[in-house]
Amino acid sequence: MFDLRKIEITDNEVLAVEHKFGFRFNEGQLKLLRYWETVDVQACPGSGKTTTLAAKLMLLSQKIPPSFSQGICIITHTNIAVEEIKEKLGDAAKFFFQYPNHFGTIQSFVDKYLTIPYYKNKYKSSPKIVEEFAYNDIISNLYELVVTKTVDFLERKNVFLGGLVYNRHNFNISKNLNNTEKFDIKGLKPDTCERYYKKIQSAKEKVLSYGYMTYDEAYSIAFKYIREFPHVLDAIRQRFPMVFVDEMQDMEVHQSALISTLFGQDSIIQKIGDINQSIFSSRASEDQAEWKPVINQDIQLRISNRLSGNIAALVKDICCRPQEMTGRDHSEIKPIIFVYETHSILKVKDEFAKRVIINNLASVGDIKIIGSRIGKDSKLNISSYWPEFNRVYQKSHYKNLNSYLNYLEINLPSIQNVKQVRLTFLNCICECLKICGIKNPLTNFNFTPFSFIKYVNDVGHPDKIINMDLKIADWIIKTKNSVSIKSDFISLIRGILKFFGGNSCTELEEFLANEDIAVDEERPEQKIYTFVDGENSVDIHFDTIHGVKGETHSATLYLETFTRLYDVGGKILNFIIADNVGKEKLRKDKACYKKLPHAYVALTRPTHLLAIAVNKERFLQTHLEYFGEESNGWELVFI
Ligand SMILES: Nc1ncnc2c1ncn2[C@@H]1O[C@H](COP(=O)(O)OP(=O)(O)OP(=O)(O)O)[C@@H](O)[C@H]1O
Repeated sequence: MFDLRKIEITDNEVLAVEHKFGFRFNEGQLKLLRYWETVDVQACPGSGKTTTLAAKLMLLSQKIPPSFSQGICIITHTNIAVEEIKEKLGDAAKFFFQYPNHFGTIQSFVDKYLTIPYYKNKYKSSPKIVEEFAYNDIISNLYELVVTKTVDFLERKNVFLGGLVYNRHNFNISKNLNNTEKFDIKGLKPDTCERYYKKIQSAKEKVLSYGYMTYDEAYSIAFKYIREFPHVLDAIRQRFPMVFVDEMQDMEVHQSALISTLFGQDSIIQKIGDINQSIFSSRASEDQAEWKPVINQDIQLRISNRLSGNIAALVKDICCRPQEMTGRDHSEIKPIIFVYETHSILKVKDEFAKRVIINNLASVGDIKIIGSRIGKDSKLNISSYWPEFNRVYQKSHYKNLNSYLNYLEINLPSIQNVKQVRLTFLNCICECLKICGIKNPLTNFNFTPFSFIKYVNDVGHPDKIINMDLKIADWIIKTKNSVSIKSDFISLIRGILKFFGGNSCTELEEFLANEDIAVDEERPEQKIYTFVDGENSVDIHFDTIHGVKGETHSATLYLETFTRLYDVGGKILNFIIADNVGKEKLRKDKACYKKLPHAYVALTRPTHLLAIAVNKERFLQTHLEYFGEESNGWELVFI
């Protein structure tokens, strides 16, 4: 019988794969390619995690005989990772997308093998797994709930209905998926609390019976399935004797817990990741599982095929858990610290571009300028360095109420979807709030249609949304019949301003009264800055740090931005100049600890040139002394 653990890979087979990839595998990679037992692989940046996994799968697909009836399971955290591996696999990818194999995200695995089958069996229909905002809209608009006044009461007690989830442990309703306790309301007697719990339970049950659940709740259902029918585990383990998990560091608590529950002692499970590059979670940090790999010293990837030796040496400790990392050959180019003054910020990209040209790097690989914060606000963000940066395509923008209404009047006959009309009205409302300087009090950001609905549901009352939806329905009919809705809309705006305790302003009055039809041009995506210097030119991509995770560049400039604090000047430079004891202390500083993974991902992208930009106001004497000292390995450039 074919035994996965006994697969042998010959030198010639390795050679053939090396030929496809165009390079020789290093010792660590070769060991991993030939290892078929359960293992956690902690791998440093650029060590070839994705590449080695793809190579291993390629070899595996050639070894598995047609008679083998079991499947190989490959789980990633994101679809981007699926695509990346698929691309590297080339023709061999087909094999893993075919029955009985599974190749996809953890969410797709859970939905396909647990949540959907359980739901279909119980409710005899297919579920609709939706994101939190959509779920909140659905449950908040349930008419039955509104009349019970429960929502109203809960909101006064700061309990957000859309945030209450079936927990994964016992399917009680909790404030967090990972809790075991039922949610409670501070200051209420247990009996009264139980009464409200029952009402919410019946509402959530109804919503579930209509088919709706959040992505997180799909996991709670999966766990419920396993509790009620433990033999499902046998079936899954039997089907998938070998499992590969990529991006293990990004798995959240419930995802890691499910992976551990699903695959048992007899499964071969190889988890690959880098604990220091865990930047994915957009939620509170406690939801992020800290993957604690069980280190097998023999099977680790410690050589970066990306970073030059001097970059690797300088950045290897700028992380939460220092690890061994050896770079490729030594490069002559020292990493640079660009210290700019507020008035010279726009020159930063050009000075970086000049270095790219001097070092002939444009033809070597991508050139990127990256930072943590995007946005058009006054806080330091990527656009502060290049105002034309526009990460996403921006639709046309109507200059006043009349232009919005005119758009609707002209287009209404051809608009099929009421949602689109609602969105236009919501955009107009958000625009009015922005003009009056009214921001979301919870985040201090301008409202978007989504955050507006969520806030009004959360802090206000769902009745308000229902009333607004009724008005919108009425306006659609009126607009179709050429009856003006302008005054109705203006009174709605005044009501909303009152709700937020805000006042109108001259600019808003002009926006509401102006009769001209005027539309700002749509703004296409603008992510590439072209620097031209005489006969030389270089294209530089601007992006977020999230956006370049997993990428390799020939030159990377990491920009200082502001999110709660200045990342580079506020924390990272202090961390770089600290000795080992100082670094350990700084790792205990929560704010610093949180900034480290972003910095680490940013600093470990380039093969040749690494640069950091910081404002002179935050470049302290201690920084000057450290980075000015040649033997510390950096070049200091004032702009
Ligand atoms: N043995 C090798 N020799 C030369 N180049 C290699 C080797 N292994 C991988 N590479 C190259 O190194 C680069 C980084 O590889 P890969 O993207 O697989 O690393 P990674 O560990 O997934 O990166 P990250 O940590 O950023 O996610 C790629 O350009 C890849 O082609």
